[in-house]
Amino acid sequence: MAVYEVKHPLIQHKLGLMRQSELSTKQFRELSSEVARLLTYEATKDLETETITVNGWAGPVSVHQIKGKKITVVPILRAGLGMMNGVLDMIPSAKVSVVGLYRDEETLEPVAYYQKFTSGMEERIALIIDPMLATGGSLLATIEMLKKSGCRRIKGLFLVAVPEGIEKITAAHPDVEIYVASIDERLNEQGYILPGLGDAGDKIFGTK
Ligand SMILES: O=P(O)(O)OC[C@H]1O[C@H](OP(=O)(O)OP(=O)(O)O)[C@H](O)[C@@H]1O
Ligand SMILES: O=c1cc[nH]c(=O)[nH]1
Ligand SMILES: [Mg+2]
Repeated sequence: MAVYEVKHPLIQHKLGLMRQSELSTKQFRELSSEVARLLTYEATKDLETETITVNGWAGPVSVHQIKGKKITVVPILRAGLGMMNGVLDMIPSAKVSVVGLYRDEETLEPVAYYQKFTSGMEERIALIIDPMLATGGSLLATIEMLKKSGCRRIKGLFLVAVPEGIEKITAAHPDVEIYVASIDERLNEQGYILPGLGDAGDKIFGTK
């Protein structure tokens, strides 16, 4: 499985700002979107293009356009919505397929409560978005839902991950690509990433 920790200075700077405890909901939301935009740029670098001819100002001109498979963005509710505007800024025509999952606070197991996929999943590249990849349970459940729907090409975009979550996905789904702004150190006893960002859903939605 390909795991890309995207160490671009803009990403590192923005993620550094996100780690500050005093951020407002507005600031955290804006930074989530901005980092998501940059991760999307990186995660789409291998999309195939084809050459077409258009009418330019001085006559016909050859240009590139993205070929074939279309993209569906897959936010994992709730916190994944915090990255969606950034991704859609870059891929405005992408269809959105939503997965609703929350992590049981005691068992840390994902609990599924919603699924609504767009049509033609077999033909699409799925870009899963979620700020946190912790135990990996939520991502694993999402990948299984996507594969069941026929989706064959899956990438995941995360702000922060930990090695044990990444390893869980690597072992089960070596074909899935992961793009992450930072691979952090470890999980604490409650399953939160250290140093991490805290509870990303609460920060994006302003809940406690
Ligand atoms: O890798 P895991 O151990 O599964 O943890 C990661 C999940 O936990 C968070 O969601 P949460 O359950 O807090 O739901 P929320 O987005 O509704 O707040 C996060 O946004 C991921 O979806
Ligand atoms: O650190 C973590 C882990 C899971 N979910 C979060 O919101 N934060
Ligand atoms: Mg949460």
